[in-house]
Amino acid sequence: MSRLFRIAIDGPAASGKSTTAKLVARRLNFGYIDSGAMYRAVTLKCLENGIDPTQKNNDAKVAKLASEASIRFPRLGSVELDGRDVSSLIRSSEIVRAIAPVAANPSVRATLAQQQRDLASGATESGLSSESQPKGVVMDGRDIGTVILPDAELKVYIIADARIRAQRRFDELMAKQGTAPGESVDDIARDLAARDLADQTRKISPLKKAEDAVVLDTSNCTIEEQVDSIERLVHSRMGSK
Ligand SMILES: Nc1ncnc2c1ncn2[C@@H]1O[C@H](COP(=O)(O)OP(=O)(O)O)[C@@H](O)[C@H]1O
Ligand SMILES: Nc1ccn([C@H]2C[C@H](O)[C@@H](COP(=O)(O)OP(=O)(O)O)O2)c(=O)n1
Repeated sequence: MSRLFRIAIDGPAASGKSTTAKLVARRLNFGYIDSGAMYRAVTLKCLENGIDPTQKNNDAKVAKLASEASIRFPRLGSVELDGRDVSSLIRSSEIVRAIAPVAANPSVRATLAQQQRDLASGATESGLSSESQPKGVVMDGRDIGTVILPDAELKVYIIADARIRAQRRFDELMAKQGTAPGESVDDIARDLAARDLADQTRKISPLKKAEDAVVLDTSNCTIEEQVDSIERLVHSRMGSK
């Protein structure tokens, strides 16, 4: 089997990674692996089993649940935990509040890193969301270009102004719920800032730009423009291989 073309997309919360990654995958018929969804799914599994990851003495229990979790991406943008579709459940604010210690747990990271590399190499074919055998994969997260796929064919680091990111998340919640969310744009901005800080300062696999990543600032871009930029980069790198 020839090696897949791997696109690593990293960046802070709500910068546009998953929206862009999903659309790039659809256009190029690549698989899409949402690594953040894997951390969210493990957090959900903990909460559903009565284990609060924010309690320090629960680290070993969190690691055990992560090792027992079966996480799959059966279709583009959908996530299954232990055979059940959890695509919506993992987006709640309860998950966001409990996720930092899950993401900072070295055993959890080791478990998910192995699964992410297997998915990106095509070793776990059922996990890829592209319909026919894909030529490549897009994976987004925080440490994809730096730790998970350090030799990815293309690395993109997506950023956007903090206020714009908070407004976009607010609009997204409003569209989903059909009414203004319980949180204001300011509340969301605070949550994003706290999560970025936790992601950038944790000891293991912190969020940072890989030296060879292309920076894409989406503050003043349309979604279409973001996707076009990445598609152009893929074509130029595929052509020059
Ligand atoms: N260029 C853009 N213009 C407007 N909204 C955008 C743009 N890029 C992304 N969004 C919206 O911003 C929100 C956050 O994007 P998302 O892809 O979920 O970010 P991330 O995966 O980085 O957390 C989503 O509602 C998405 O539709
Ligand atoms: N590769 C990754 C992906 C996500 N994480 C952690 C850190 C993030 O705050 C959470 C949630 O990630 P996700 O990409 O779903 O979050 P946002 O869509 O940006 O709100 O998971 C991580 O530590 N490493």
